[in-house]
Amino acid sequence: MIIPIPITKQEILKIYKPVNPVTHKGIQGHVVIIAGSYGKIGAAVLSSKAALKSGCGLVTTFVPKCGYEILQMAIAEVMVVTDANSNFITDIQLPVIPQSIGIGPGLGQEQATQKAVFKFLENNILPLVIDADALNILAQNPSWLGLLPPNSILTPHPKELERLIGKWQSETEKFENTIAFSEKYNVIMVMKGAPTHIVFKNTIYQNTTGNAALATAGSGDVLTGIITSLLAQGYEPLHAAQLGVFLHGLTADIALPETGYQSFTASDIIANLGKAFLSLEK
Ligand SMILES: NC(=O)C1=CN([C@@H]2O[C@H](COP(=O)(O)OP(=O)(O)OC[C@H]3O[C@@H](n4cnc5c(N)ncnc54)[C@H](OP(=O)(O)O)[C@@H]3O)[C@@H](O)[C@H]2O)[C@@H](O)CC1
Ligand SMILES: Nc1ncnc2c1ncn2[C@@H]1O[C@H](COP(=O)(O)OP(=O)(O)O)[C@@H](O)[C@H]1O
Ligand SMILES: [Mg+2]
Repeated sequence: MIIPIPITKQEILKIYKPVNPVTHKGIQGHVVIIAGSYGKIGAAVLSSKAALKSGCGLVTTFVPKCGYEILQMAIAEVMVVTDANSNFITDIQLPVIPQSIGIGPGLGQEQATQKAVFKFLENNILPLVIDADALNILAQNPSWLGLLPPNSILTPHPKELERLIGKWQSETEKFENTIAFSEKYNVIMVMKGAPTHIVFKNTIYQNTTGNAALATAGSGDVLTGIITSLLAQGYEPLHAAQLGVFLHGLTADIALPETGYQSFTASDIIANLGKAFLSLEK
């Protein structure tokens, strides 16, 4: 069994880049979030807001038509582009060229959405974060994994991981199979859990922040937004994944004395991102 390397504050401070005083929104990075379906537009809202609150300059969110007003009303700062279809995504046409794309939260797995994901992957060369239903769609169509740009970041929870790599008999086997998967497809695996591990080539990193307050709807959707935002700001993919999971967990550690485990929600992750970033400035 390979011993994981802890993702500590000391390591994170080596990665963290303070914001340049003369930057502007045009160079802070443009994120595209492709997410949502009828009843799960909240996932697109959470990812998009988390991206904005993690330092990128612009966010454009691509949703089915039913998400248009919800997003425009929920987040004034986000630009919204819609699919031709009402309740789920069928054809991903982006009017902008962003620095990174997060795809999957709340997407659903309709046949037309699967085809749209295939067409998107066939043409895409931009850095990607792949989560939730985009992972489930890849698990159903493993030959499409070859279309991912090198060092794409995949963020499965344990069930999504199992759909991708198959069942495991032991923790050792889980890590061995995840390393083999990461090497085969040249991707970074963020194995979400308690704690979260990151697998990059044959190295395993273990996050040191976070607590059970994160066991709440939408907390993974928020992580997708955070990591996609860091990627857009020029962090290399492994660093975006490491800093992303560290900050995400830190918000729960910061909020816990006020919210307790029970009343912490995914929105509290977003609300505490500022304090998490500030703790890196000290
Ligand atoms: N507001 C919105 O719009 C929201 C929208 N959302 C969107 O919904 C879609 C479906 O996503 P999903 O993750 O809920 O469903 P799914 O992939 O079947 O996994 C569930 C099963 O996985 C397991 N499992 C999960 N975590 C585990 C762990 N830590 N440790 C161990 N097991 C774990 C567990 O399996 P069990 O243990 O029950 O066998 C559980 O039953 C997706 O698009 C997502 O983005 C959500 O984000 C919510 C907010
Ligand atoms: N007990 C726990 N301790 C630490 N982190 C947790 C715990 N439970 C869940 N998390 C974190 O919360 C997030 C859950 O992601 P996910 O299952 O995709 O949620 P959702 O799909 O509802 O957004 C992951 O980042 C995971 O590591
Ligand atoms: Mg999820």
